[in-house]
Amino acid sequence: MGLERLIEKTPVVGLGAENGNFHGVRFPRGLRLPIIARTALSAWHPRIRARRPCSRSPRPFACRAHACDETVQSTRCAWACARIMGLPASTPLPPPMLKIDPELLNNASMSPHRRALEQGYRWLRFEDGLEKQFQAFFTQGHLVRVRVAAYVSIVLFIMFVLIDLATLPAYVSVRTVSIRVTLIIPSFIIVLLASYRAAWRPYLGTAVFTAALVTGVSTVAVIGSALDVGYQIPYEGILLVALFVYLIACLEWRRALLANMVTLFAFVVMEFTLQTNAQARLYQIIFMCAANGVGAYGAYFLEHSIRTTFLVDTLLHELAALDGLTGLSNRRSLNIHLERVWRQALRDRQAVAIAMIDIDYFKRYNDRYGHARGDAALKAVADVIAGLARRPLDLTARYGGEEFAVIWHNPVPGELQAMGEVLTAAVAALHIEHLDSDLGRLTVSVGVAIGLPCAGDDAAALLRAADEALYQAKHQGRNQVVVSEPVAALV
Ligand SMILES: Nc1nc2c(ncn2[C@@H]2O[C@H](COP(=O)(O)OP(=O)(O)OP(=O)(O)O)[C@@H](O)[C@H]2O)c(=O)[nH]1
Repeated sequence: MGLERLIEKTPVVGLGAENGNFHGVRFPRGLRLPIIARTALSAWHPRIRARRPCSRSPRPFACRAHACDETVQSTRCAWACARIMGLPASTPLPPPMLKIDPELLNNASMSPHRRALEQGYRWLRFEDGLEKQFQAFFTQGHLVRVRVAAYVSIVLFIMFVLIDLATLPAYVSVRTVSIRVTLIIPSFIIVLLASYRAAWRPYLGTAVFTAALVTGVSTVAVIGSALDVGYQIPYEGILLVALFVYLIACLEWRRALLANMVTLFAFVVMEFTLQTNAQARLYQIIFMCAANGVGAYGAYFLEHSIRTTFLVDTLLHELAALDGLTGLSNRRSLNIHLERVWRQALRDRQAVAIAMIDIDYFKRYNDRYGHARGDAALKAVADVIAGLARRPLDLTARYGGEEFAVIWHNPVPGELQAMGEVLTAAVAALHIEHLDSDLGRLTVSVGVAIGLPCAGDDAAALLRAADEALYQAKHQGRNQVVVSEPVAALV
């Protein structure tokens, strides 16, 4: 079949289709074409060239391709087609090489992590808050590798010093050795110190960057200082330094690129100033540029994968620990956290309190207003409850259905009733209409239990006590707080 016929036979499904097809053109199933060919076909398609508006999306290329099983390619293609056809491309470029399971994205709540995965990070940069988190993840994750790289560098440069002393004439080695000993080796010692001292840790990235810069420029100085006295020493060391900085030093790509570009610039200047052999100069500069190209390419993909791992890791953690509707912790996380807080409180001889919260007459609410509004009400109540956890060891969770729980670590026993009442008042103040409830609006009942953990006790007794208090609050007429008797010795 000729190309024209193939193009004619491929049906148009609308620009920016959201229905699982390739943007612009539905390609025959199983037809595997490189992205460039798909882009070209999409752009050539007569009906696309006629700029027919999409039947589903009011703006061509405006839709997200999250439902598409070719998310990455199709969005990229939409972008490329838009460029070819002079249309605005409203879909940002997604990550260029790693395909993320759409299931994972669809199930995760909308967060900066999910947004970054959907929109991509071609320039290896996230939005501000997320970038900070990533930096912490990157530094922590590479601590051991940075240390190993620093140790290896120190050993290597001591070895180079010995080789210089053994093989170079004294008038050359005095220059090369002094550069290596006074500049390069100390810069790696500083990296080692920064990796070991907690107070210096925030500056570890800067220390590695400085060491990379110092090593690169100093190595150029080593070669130049030898050339200056008419002695040609192997220049391959500078290639090794470039690749080391890109791939082993655990530097972010941008910083590695910057350090190497400065080094490359210094190298080119040195070659034009001191190298008298024009052919050697040409080869050395070409090899240096090639090493930078290879290193920068490898380092880019390495960092891109690390960024993807960071995002996917966080999303998976979120999916396992959080409730999808409300964003509060799920019951599993609550149980794990309760055990932890209980052990901590046992060690510190401090109290733990649990509040169980249940929306009143929620079945009737669902029956009257529908499940969708029920979900929205659950979310609104959850947002109020989320404000109840103020200390690091406090936790708010969706216990199940329309029931929530709060863990308070070391609360003041006399304030529990008031804390519960603040919550009931805040939910009532949401003014969510509930005509089948006594107050005409949505309310909650709260049961609170407090206990001082004793050896042999378990946290389940506290949960049961809070549940009984909640039952009592319901029994007494709802929209109220009942604080139970302390489970063990009261604080
Ligand atoms: N919309 C929505 N409803 C839910 C969800 N989970 C549980 N429910 C509903 O919550 C209701 C709970 O009803 P019940 O346990 O009978 O309690 P209730 O009607 O609140 O009555 P009381 O607790 O005695 O005041 C049920 O109708 C469930 O279908 C959810 O995720 N979304």
